[in-house]
Amino acid sequence: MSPLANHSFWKMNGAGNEIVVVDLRASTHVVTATEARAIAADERSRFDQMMVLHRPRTPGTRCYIRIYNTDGSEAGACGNGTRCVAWVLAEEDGAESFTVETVAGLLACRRVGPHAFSVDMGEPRFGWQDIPLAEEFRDTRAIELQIGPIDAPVLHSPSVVSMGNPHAVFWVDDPYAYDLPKIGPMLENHPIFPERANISLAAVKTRDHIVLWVWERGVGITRACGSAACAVLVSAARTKRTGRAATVSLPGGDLFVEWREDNHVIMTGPTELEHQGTFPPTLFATAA
Ligand SMILES: N[C@@H](CCC[C@H](N)C(=O)O)C(=O)O
Repeated sequence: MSPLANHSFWKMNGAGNEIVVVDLRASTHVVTATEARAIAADERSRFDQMMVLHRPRTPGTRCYIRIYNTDGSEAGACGNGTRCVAWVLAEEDGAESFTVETVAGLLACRRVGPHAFSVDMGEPRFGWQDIPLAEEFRDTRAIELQIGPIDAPVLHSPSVVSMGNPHAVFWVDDPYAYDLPKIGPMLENHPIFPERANISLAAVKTRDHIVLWVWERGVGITRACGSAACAVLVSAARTKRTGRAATVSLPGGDLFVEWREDNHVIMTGPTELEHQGTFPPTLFATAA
């Protein structure tokens, strides 16, 4: 029987991004891809990302977090999920600021309201091997990639950046004018992205306001993606489309992102607890 049977979880959302938080700090169990898919398939615990807390690896941090996508793959970053974890930790002992760790590094979290948190998402990386891309591009402000007819591409010239996970940003006038559910999987799995990529369609409305629609790697369309909001702001500022801070509006709500002069990207937004529950043992009858 899986150690997850009858284990408790929090079903939350961060600006509409569906998040499940599971605390395994008292266990050595590492969730398998099969278990993650079984949890995601259940209506009460469905998630875009599941954030699994493990005991800390680095002194001074509250926990080590593994991040799972709906398809059971693991991700290096999840901004909305990290805010949800921050809420759980803050409720635990009333701490207003603390640090957590993911495979991408240490993330400082700070409570800025009863249900709002800021997360230091770290430094963006632009090297083609860091994103990663399959081949060298010297200038990742716009790489050569297009879909559609060669003389009339539907989408072309994305900015690419790693925020601990790979992002491609296509600049458009209206994100919702595109069939992202159809285009997203093609771009996510394009051979230029050896580890696949999160795909953003972004419209710069003013120097401090961006409208964003995201196809997430390993998930599909989501109502918000925090690391994508960071990737888009950094890419917009780098190409002089905006300044270094902006509100990013997604279908599920607004996130505020600032690319500080010390190169760290700070993302601020809401968290919401939907319900708490326990995993029915039947979920794991076939999952190993
Ligand atoms: N929703 C997340 C990003 C989730 C990870 C992504 N699907 C990946 O595989 O990289 C966020 O809020 O950042």
